[in-house]
Amino acid sequence: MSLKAISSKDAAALDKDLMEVGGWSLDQLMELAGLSVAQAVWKVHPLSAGKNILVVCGPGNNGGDGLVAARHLAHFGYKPSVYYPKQGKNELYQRLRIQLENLSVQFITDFPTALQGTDFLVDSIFGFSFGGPLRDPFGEIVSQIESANVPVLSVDAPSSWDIQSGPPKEGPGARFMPSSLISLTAPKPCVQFYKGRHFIGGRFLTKGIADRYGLDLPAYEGVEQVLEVGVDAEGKL
Ligand SMILES: NC(=O)C1=CN([C@@H]2O[C@H](COP(=O)(O)OP(=O)(O)OC[C@H]3O[C@@H](n4cnc5c(N)ncnc54)[C@H](O)[C@@H]3O)[C@@H](O)[C@H]2O)[C@H](O)CC1
Ligand SMILES: [K+]
Repeated sequence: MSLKAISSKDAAALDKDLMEVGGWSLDQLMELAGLSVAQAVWKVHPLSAGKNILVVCGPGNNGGDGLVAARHLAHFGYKPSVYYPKQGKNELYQRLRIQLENLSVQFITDFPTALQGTDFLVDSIFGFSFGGPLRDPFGEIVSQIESANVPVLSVDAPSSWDIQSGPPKEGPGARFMPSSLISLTAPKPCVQFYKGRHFIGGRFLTKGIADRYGLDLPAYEGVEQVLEVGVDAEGKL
C-alpha cells in the first residue's frame, strides 16, 4: 500500500493540533510512538537474532521516542542500552531516564565500544525538526553508525537526512541507508530516497485530523501498532 507524505511544517502543526485541540499530552503521543518503534524492532530483529540493542537518542522528541522504545524493548526481553550524548531539558526526558534506570538499562558513554558489541541499533537521534548540517557531536556519531556493520532502524527519518530533500550530498550521512525505517503518523518527504523495509507507526490519528492534513489512515490490523508499507522500484511511496 502507499501513503501520502507530510512535510515537517505540517507534521509539527499536526502534533500541536493533537495536543491543543485533540486533548492529547506529549507523554501519551510519545508512549504510543515509542511502543510502535519497539514493535517494529521485534518484527525486523526478533529476540533470536540477538538481544543487545543500542538506542541512540538525540536531544528532542525523536530521542524521547527512543527512550520509550528502550523501556518496551526491556519488557519484551531484549537487553537495550542507551547512548544519550546530549540530554534535552524537558523534564519528561528525565522521567523517562529514571524509568530506564529502574529497569537497570545502561546509559553508555563509550559509543565506539558499545557499537562493536551490539546486535542492532535504533537511530532516534533526529526526526522532523532536524535541519542544516550536523552539529557536534552528532557528525562523528553518524559517521560511526554508517561505517559500522550493524542493522539500523531509523525513527521517523534517517538522522542527518534533510526531511524534504533526503541524504546530504557529502560528509556524515551521505552513505547512511538504514536497513529499516519507521515513519510516525505519516511518511516524511525524504522517504522517496529510502530503500529498505518501511513501517508506519504512531496509531493515534483520527479520520478528522487525517482529512485536515490530506493524509491516509493506515489500515492497522488487530492489536498491531505498526504496518509495513511498501516503497516501489523507483523509491516512490
Ligand atoms: N505525531 C507524531 O508523529 C509524534 C512524533 N514525535 C517525535 O517527535 C519528533 C520531532 O521532535 P522534535 O522535538 O520536534 O525534534 P527532533 O527530535 O527532530 O530534533 C530537535 C532537536 O534536534 C536539534 N537539532 C536540529 N538540527 C540539528 C543539527 N543540524 N545538528 C545538531 N542538532 C540539531 C534541535 O536543537 C533540537 O534539540 C518526531 O520526528 C517524532 O519522532 C513525538 O514523540 C510526538 C508524536
Ligand atoms: K531518526
